[in-house]
Amino acid sequence: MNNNAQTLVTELKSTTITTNNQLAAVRPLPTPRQLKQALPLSEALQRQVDQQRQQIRQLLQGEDDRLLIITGPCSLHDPVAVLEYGQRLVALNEQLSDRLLIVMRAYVEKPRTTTGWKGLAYDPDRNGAGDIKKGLEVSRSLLLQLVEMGLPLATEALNPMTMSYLEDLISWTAIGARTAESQIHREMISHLSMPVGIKNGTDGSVDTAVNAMISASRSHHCLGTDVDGNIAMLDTPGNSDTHVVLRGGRNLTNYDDISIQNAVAQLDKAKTDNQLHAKVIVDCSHDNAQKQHDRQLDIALQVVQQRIAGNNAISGLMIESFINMGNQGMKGPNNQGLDYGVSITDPCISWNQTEMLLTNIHQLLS
Ligand SMILES: O=C[C@H](O)[C@H](O)COP(=O)(O)O
Ligand SMILES: C=C(OP(=O)(O)O)C(=O)O
Repeated sequence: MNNNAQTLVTELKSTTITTNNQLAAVRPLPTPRQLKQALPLSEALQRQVDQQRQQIRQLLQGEDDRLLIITGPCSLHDPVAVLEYGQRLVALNEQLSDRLLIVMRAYVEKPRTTTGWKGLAYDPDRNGAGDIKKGLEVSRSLLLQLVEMGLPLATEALNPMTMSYLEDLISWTAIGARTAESQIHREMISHLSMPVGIKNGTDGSVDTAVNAMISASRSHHCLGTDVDGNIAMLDTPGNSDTHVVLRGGRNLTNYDDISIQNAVAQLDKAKTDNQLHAKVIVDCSHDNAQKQHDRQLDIALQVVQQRIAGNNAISGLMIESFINMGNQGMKGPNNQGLDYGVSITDPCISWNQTEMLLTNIHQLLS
């Protein structure tokens, strides 16, 4: 053995091998390419998604004066109820699409404050088994069916790897309050092909979102995976089609006119050195609604009044809405014991409330 090899052996022997925190199981997944091939998006539907992304970009650029409405359940759990909601939204959109650009919330990943159900992609049977393979299949299949109905879809990009299985189906992406400060998420936004809304931080900080917009607008060299699941070096193009989503913060709301004007002023300042849209959308739920779903109705109408009064930086609203109002605790697998069309995460307004609210907003904007 030569000296170099001897040194290496000595170093290896002295390395402490950590044996705790070992993985309980490593289960293989199909690659993004394999799942996309099994559940393909046709060329016609790819064109549809491209057009829908472009419509949202034009709205952010001020070339389309409609109001963006992102509405749907807090999380997708029961495909039957989700498809029913989607059908109702398609019908409503036919009446309102001249003034509203309606996008359906289709969230399959949930960020948790501590623990809890992490969404359809992670635990489709809601039994803690964490069958992510099934979760990704069920999620892609469900999103595909919604796209086939003609709906533009919104989701939260939580894990960049999950996104690589689903991104082709999505027209608008959110970066959540818990991850807006993460460099990995900013790198991811910089190579996503759709407009991205970035939430203010959970403490209410708008800076977090503005900094994320600046970072994501630039090109990055970062680690990622290719479509075959290989770890790769990525050189990203940068994404300037981003905007702030105001969602309130711990013990504070930020949908009033002063808060919105302050956020827009921050964006205007950042815009001088960066190519950014000084546009905001208001999340009527989360800390703005303090987990009281009915508050969303009043918040939405107040924000629309601000826009009518001349604040054109307000580009849209996010609403948590499902078939029936409120939310419910988790019960057994396969929806047994669960009330139909009721959220199992944050509380939502009902379909009837949603229909009335969007019809009112449409009238106010006509
Ligand atoms: O949107 C949903 C929730 O607000 C988010 O996932 C955090 O939920 P939690 O605080 O119940 O974990
Ligand atoms: C988790 C969400 O929002 P936030 O990041 O604002 O808490 C959400 O919109 O589902």
